[in-house]
Amino acid sequence: MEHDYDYLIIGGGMAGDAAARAIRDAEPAARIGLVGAEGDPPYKRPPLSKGLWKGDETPASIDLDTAAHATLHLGRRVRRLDRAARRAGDDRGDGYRYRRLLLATGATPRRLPFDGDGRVIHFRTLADYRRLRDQAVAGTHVAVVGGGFIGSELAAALCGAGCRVSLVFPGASIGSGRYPSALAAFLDDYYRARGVEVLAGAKVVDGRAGEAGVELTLSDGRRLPVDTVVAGLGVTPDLALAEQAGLVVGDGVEVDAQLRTSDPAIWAAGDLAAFFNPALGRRLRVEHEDAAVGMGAHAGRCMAGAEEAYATLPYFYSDLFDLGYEAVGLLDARLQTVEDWSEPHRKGVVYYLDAGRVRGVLLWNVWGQVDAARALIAEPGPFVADALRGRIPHDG
Ligand SMILES: NC(=O)c1ccc[n+]([C@@H]2O[C@H](COP(=O)([O-])OP(=O)(O)OC[C@H]3O[C@@H](n4cnc5c(N)ncnc54)[C@H](O)[C@@H]3O)[C@@H](O)[C@H]2O)c1
Repeated sequence: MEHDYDYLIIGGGMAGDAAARAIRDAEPAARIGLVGAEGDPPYKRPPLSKGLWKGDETPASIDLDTAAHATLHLGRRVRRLDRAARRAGDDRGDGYRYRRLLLATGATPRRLPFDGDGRVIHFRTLADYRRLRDQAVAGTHVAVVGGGFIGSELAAALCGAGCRVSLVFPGASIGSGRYPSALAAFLDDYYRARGVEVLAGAKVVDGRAGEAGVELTLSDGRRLPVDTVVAGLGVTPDLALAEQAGLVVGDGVEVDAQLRTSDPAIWAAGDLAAFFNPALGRRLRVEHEDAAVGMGAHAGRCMAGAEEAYATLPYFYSDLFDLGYEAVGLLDARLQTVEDWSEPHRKGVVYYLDAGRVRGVLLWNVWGQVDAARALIAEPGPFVADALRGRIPHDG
């Protein structure tokens, strides 16, 4: 079947949804189509590793109701893009003509080199959440592989669901690489005190399914028999379509300030788009909800004729048991860090500096200071490390 749209959105994540809304606002009569690979309509992704486990959200409450703004074509992957004909073709033989196109295909989880007879869940989607929820009943022993965002959030969530949790990752500590080392070490202790077996410094290299579950082999030779395995090993941007279509691609699909790709009829937003951030002075690809929603909406407005420049700094947040934080800019522990604790590792601010400029701010159980952090990163400096302490108050 052939479809004809003014605006075609490829990708059914939060960026795609936000773009559909923005286009609908700007052009109420527009014909908008959205093709998504998942069977579920677009939904809020953060609750998959947070609110759905605490009962703050349900699968129904995270639905974004995108169908109110666009015609949805779900469970389909666009495989071919013919830029000259302005036509996309999906894996079920349908074709979509467009006037303007948004690429919002996101990213794909990295995979372990085995699948334990289909028992390993590489966690990314609502379908993955449903599978894990079915398997991770109270008392189940779950191996959580990866100590980044998904690993740290899911380990806490699964503990809350009454599971026995072993958290395995190659780094020195949970979130090392992002947090200063003392904070990362504090987190290891925090997780251990709540019953999580923290297995730092080890990769998972093999896994064999048995009758009862999966036996993992770690890089240090240890064996870990568990009932279920869930992995968060990072993601790689989904660039195949952009590459096939001959768009300019580096670390991601390269876009200009209006989020337009090297083809003037095609925009890109979300995990796969590499944009230049003026405050940080570099091209970035950001894999967080705030960027997906903000860039999706921005691209939608620009597709409908706006000429605004996208200059938003990365923002993200996380919940780890009863700890929580917000962060702005670059959280890279290789930068110089300045720690300012009012209560060590419970409440404080960490500043990340590079050549006298603030590049990132971690607001650890400090709320209401995101705008102050953004303003600080926009200041040219130079900053002296000690002068930063107290710069952002700990109580809003
Ligand atoms: N709060 C948030 O903003 C949030 C929450 C969840 C997910 N996300 C996003 O989802 C994406 C995926 O998250 P993620 O946690 O998978 O990525 P991540 O990059 O945060 O963490 C990847 C982890 O996997 C580990 N790892 C890699 N290979 C391994 C192996 N063989 N064995 C054991 N560990 C291994 C790494 O050392 C690291 O600890 C990211 O883009 C992230 O930004 C964000």
